[in-house]
Amino acid sequence: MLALDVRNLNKKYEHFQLKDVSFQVKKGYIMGFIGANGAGKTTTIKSILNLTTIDSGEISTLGKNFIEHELEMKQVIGYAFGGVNYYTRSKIKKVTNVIKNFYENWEEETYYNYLKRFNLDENKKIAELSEGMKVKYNLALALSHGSKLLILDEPTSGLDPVARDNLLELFQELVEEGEVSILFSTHITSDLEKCADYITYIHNGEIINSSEKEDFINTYRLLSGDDSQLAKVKDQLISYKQNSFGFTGLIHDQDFDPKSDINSVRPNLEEIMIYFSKREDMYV
Ligand SMILES: Nc1ncnc2c1ncn2[C@@H]1O[C@H](COP(=O)(O)OP(=O)(O)OP(=O)(O)O)[C@@H](O)[C@H]1O
Repeated sequence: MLALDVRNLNKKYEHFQLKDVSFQVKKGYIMGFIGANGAGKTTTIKSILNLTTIDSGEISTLGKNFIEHELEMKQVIGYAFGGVNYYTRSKIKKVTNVIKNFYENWEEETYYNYLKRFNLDENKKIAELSEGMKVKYNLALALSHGSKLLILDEPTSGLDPVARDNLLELFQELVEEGEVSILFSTHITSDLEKCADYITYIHNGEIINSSEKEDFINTYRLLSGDDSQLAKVKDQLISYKQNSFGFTGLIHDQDFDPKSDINSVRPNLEEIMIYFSKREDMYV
């Protein structure tokens, strides 16, 4: 079953548009949603959750059309955009007492376990929390009402490396049983290398690739060589950089001749993003 099915989503702002965005998240897996600043990650996530109107497209969550079953779906979807930034003069305790009333399946014990795990003191006021603590508090709320699908926008930004690593471990624990699925956006690609099963890459409002992580990386090759070798592959490269030693460039695996004498390695996610961004700089 699909936990999330986004089909042909279109949404236009004055200077930006999502163009036919489609991707799927399988039940029980972690999908990393990557893209540079302004690529359209937050707009896609807001569109999925009907927090902004879309021009066209269809969104299904946990097998049901989201808009037709919005209230029911919001009970079983945990979502978080960065940290909590409301009721800032109230204590955590008070804010939770308001929020938990929205959820039929609020799990008090789970919630207290997360407060403990995240080292959050419920007597602290929201305004007294660091940015990372606000993110953790938001996650504690999202995780405490029996969510089957977590949609998290940049959940790791603002967290220190240790807290990030702990959170990634928690994500893996959550999907282990196969009941919970996670979509999380980030531009910290190393987080995804650690824990995502699938990757969806958005660039300028368009999905460039959405596939299982290994397949995603295997779609590309990073080449390096001298100027005469560059001349042979230049037209096939997604983009390239030149320096005094020669060039490095990204190519689709299918466009690369494995018998060629050009040195080739598997790129990492960051390199893939960098060379796609460079493509615009080269051809505008
Ligand atoms: N309400 C809005 N009205 C007009 N344009 C908007 C609006 N919200 C976002 N945009 C534009 O849409 C584009 C995509 O923004 P979005 O926030 O979806 O990107 P993102 O991938 O989440 O970026 P980041 O990693 O920086 O958070 C940007 O150019 C932004 O300026």
